[in-house]
Amino acid sequence: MNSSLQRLYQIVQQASRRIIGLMSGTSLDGLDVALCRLHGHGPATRLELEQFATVPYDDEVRRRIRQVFAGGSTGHVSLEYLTLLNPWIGRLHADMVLDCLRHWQVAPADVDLVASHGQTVYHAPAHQHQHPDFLGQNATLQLGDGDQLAVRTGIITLSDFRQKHIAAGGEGAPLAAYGDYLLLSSPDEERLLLNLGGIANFTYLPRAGQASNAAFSTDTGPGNTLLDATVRTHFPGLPYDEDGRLAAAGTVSEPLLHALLDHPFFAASLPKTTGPELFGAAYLQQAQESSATQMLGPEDLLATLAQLSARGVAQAVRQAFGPNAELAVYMSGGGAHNPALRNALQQQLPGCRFATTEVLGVQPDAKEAILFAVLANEAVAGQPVSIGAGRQRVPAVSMGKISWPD
Ligand SMILES: Nc1ncnc2c1ncn2[C@@H]1O[C@H](COP(=O)(O)OP(=O)(O)OP(=O)(O)O)[C@@H](O)[C@H]1O
Ligand SMILES: CC(=O)N[C@H]1[C@@H]2OC[C@@H](O2)[C@@H](O)[C@@H]1O[C@H](C)C(=O)O
Repeated sequence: MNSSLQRLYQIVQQASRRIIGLMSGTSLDGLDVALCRLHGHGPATRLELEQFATVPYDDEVRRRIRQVFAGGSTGHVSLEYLTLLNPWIGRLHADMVLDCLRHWQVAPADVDLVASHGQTVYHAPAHQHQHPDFLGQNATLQLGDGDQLAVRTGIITLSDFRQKHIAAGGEGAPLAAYGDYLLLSSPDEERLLLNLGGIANFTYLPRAGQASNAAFSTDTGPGNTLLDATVRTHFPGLPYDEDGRLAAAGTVSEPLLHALLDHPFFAASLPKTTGPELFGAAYLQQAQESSATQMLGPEDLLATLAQLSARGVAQAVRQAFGPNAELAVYMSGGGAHNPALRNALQQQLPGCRFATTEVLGVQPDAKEAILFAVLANEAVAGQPVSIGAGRQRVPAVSMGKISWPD
């Protein structure tokens, strides 16, 4: 038997597994590295987060990824550049993992698996691309080859999780439903797990044991992506609007907000996914032109964009749960640190109670990286995760491709 396969067979039989979950999202702020100890599998999964770090991307890393990210700033991408980036990101992520392990004084041999999301560079759900050659087909592309991670770290690696979801009828995202369902379902509370990353999304969890086919997750529109881009344009050197201070100094422009919300994405049925391909500079520019708000100051622009992210979430919540939704909302992602966003959300959803996932024992910044560790755990030791027999575009599948170190 292949010795790595033998090692995997042994890992599968352990009562718990030590898995590193990796996520680098649409904000391009860095690589989230979560060293997890996962006991058991399926609904019995228990998580211990042993270590967590966000290894920041420097300007050069961001520059390289932006050459292709969401189609690149010019709309033209070099196929050679894209090809070169794939193994390069894999090596970059491997070196970041090895640095973290050194810092945490954990030997790579003491880690069972790496679960790597990779860097999304393009997300093309059917409703968004409408390319005449591929009508009705969903596609998504994450770079950072898993073989590079496996060979460089010596740890068996699972990667490229989204392709199976698409093969089984999903849009390749959001995958959060699977991890949230396994880790955060409650017997006595209906929950909304709201992630405010570059793109905002939520998972709805009914009370455990009740109508489990009602669980689903959906993107709701921009989270921080337009806010960050606006800060970069108007305040060079600042990565984002820290603690929403700039937005707090501005006033919401109703005409611009109206024009931004006029996009069909917001009225489309749930669940749905999106990305910066849609919610980028062109979308904002068009809305400013149609509402004659090109002269708006940057603070007013930021106040309006924070309101837009909150309205996207609120609209999806109302669409799913009616106008007076009363849910326990647990926030995660970088936007949970932004009071401008949080306040706008509370105003929009007055019936809901807000907290962060911290109170559920899951560090809000680590939640997405943990998700991939949980998915890898299921892929090797569990069953396809079944949430409502595949309804609500949550196919019952296991996800992730396996790379051997040798
Ligand atoms: N203190 C803060 N004040 C305001 N905004 C913040 C703060 N901390 C983080 N953020 C926002 O959070 C962003 C990073 O969020 P996060 O790491 O969740 O995104 P991501 O994982 O890349 O996104 P996605 O979930 O879409 O993949 C930053 O770019 C910034 O906009
Ligand atoms: C294609 C892609 O990378 N999508 C991300 C992105 O970031 C947030 C939102 O858009 C979400 O749909 C997804 O990530 C999380 C981890 C998910 O799949 O649940």
